[in-house]
Amino acid sequence: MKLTLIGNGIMAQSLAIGLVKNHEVEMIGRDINKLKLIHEKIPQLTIKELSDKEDITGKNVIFCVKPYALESVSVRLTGVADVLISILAGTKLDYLKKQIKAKSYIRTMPNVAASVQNSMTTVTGDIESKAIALEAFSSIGEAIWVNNETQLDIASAITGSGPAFLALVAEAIADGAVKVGLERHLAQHLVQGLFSGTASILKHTHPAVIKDSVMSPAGTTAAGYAKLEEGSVRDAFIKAIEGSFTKSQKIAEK
Ligand SMILES: NC(=O)C1=CN([C@@H]2O[C@H](COP(=O)(O)OP(=O)(O)OC[C@H]3O[C@@H](n4cnc5c(N)ncnc54)[C@H](OP(=O)(O)O)[C@@H]3O)[C@@H](O)[C@H]2O)C=CC1
Ligand SMILES: O=C(O)[C@@H]1CCC=N1
Repeated sequence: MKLTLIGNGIMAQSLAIGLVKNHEVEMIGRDINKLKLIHEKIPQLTIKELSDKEDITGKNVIFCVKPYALESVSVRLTGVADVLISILAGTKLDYLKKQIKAKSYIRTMPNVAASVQNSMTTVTGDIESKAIALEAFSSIGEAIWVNNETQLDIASAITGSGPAFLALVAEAIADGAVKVGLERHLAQHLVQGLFSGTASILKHTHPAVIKDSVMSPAGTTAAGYAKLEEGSVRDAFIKAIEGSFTKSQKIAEK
């Protein structure tokens, strides 16, 4: 399958690294010098400078610019794409349909782990392009079809924004270890192992069961856990997901 990425930022590059393994991939961006540098890193890519009348007729486009740049890029596109796949947070299918002409439309939410082919991606939109979209995004990790755009916006809070939320946890745990005397490099290494080990268990065990299996009566975990509850960490994470989802809905309101 031939795919055209429009945009050449963090996500476009992350997607490209995985997609080139199984697809013919073209990347279109406004800055040819940036594209040349990307081409040095990913030589299988075809690169193209965005023209003022960029013809997308017959292409499978993956649209990878920031939501605020949608209009300034879409005015430069002509023709009718076969499928328009957007990775833009919040931006609704109805709005995309007004901005870019295509035979069918898909919204997806990959995450930054696409760069290591381990993205958890959600997908929704026109059913006729479901197979193409799932096939493309399966090559950069796991791709899951969700029923509607509300579900996609909630999923975006978990998997799109989630790496930043978990990175905060990782950094804070290391900071705590440094505070009580561990060297930074060792704290960092331990946190890496903690995340990968816990992720392996989480695949087949409910979080509450993991917590109960670790927490001994009057033990060290219970003492640390109580501090998390004092700091309203659970409440903060619930609000983080809600805040992120609400922001997606606000992006949609333009
Ligand atoms: N970062 C993440 O973890 C995730 C991001 N997303 C979504 O992915 C999209 C891209 O995000 P990300 O890759 O992080 O952003 P970046 O800022 O890294 O990339 C944005 C790209 O858009 C291009 N661009 C911006 N304005 C224009 C313009 N007026 N004309 C032409 N090109 C333009 C930029 O070009 P140039 O390089 O020349 O500036 C750049 O290539 C966003 O919509 C975001 O919601 C989705 C999932 C996860
Ligand atoms: O912060 C953002 O808007 C994008 C969407 C998900 C991750 N980054």
